[in-house]
Amino acid sequence: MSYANERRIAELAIQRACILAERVYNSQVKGTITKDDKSPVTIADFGAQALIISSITHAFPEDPIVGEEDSNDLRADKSKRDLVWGLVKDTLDATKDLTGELGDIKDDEEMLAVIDKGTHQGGSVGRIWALDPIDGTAGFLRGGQYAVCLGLMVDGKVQVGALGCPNLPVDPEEPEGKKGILLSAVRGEGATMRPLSTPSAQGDPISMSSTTDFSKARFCEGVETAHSSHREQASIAKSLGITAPSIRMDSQAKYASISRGVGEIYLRLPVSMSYEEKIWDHAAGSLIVEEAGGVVTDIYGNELGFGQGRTLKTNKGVVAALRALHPTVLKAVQKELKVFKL
Ligand SMILES: Nc1ncnc2c1ncn2[C@@H]1O[C@H](COP(=O)(O)O)[C@@H](O)[C@H]1OP(=O)(O)O
Ligand SMILES: [Mg+2]
Ligand SMILES: [Mg+2]
Ligand SMILES: [Mg+2]
Repeated sequence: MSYANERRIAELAIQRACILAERVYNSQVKGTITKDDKSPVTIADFGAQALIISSITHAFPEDPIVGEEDSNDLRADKSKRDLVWGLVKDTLDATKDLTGELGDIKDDEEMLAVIDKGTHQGGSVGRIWALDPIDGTAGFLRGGQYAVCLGLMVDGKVQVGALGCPNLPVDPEEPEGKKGILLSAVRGEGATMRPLSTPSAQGDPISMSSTTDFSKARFCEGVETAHSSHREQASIAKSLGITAPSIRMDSQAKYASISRGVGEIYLRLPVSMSYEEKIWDHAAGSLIVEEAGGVVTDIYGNELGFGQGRTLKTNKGVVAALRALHPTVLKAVQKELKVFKL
């Protein structure tokens, strides 16, 4: 089965959404709302979800979508809705060359309906897209890393993934140089990367760093201490003999980083055993890491189960590493957390 068309549409949809996200990132007006779970959502999250769902629906009308956001807050606040619609409309106008392949949204009512097409409950049967329109909203707000993330699952397994990372440098050797990369992967076909600014270019193959010496290895972790346990991650790094300081960044930019050799390990150790990771926070990034030569499991060593609904119900935490390092890293994680495979 070829997924060339799905990969292309996913890349272009992310490209268009990143243009919207960057407009908001560079503007004073973020329109931030605090959701019921206390996490922030901005006009960029709503706008990007509208643009990406509309793109998928245009290209693959039958496919269901599990998206992070819904339109309730916008329906309750006309000024916020107008702000998001203005943003979506401006982005559509500025990217007319993509309308043929990605379609259009005619008015604000249609935009709200499109956002709500992301309410699918997920599952293990057939094709289902998983969308995080802005991952790392906290990073987005503080001027750090964020990612626009889209994955296609087929019968509960991720087959296509694409990540837009507008704030990662194109050349990791030049951290202050040109920014914005787009990574994608199809299962069995490898992972590629290209600058976000070159829509029609073919991506270059990427692979993880081949460093197997822990004294030279680097590990990535999130910025938010409420999302993963820095203390335990530091203790594991020490037990492995890692001496370099952790590379901290928000969002699936961590998966993107290790996929292209910036860091060898990504640890996301649970802070609370009741939190269920969301499928949209891992679908694209985990496939890209696997296709770049890595292994991604939870702290039990189980593969991430994407076919069980909107969350990774049976998993806890994430351990991602170069294939050759993963067994040793997992052993260190399990020793630190005193967990045994269930
Ligand atoms: N308690 C938690 N544990 C792990 N991840 C969380 C927790 N609460 C929120 N998140 C998710 O972490 C992601 C950001 O990860 P990172 O810290 O690596 O940048 C967000 O998508 C956020 O989801 P959400 O925005 O749906 O609340
Ligand atoms: Mg997220
Ligand atoms: Mg999000
Ligand atoms: Mg969120």
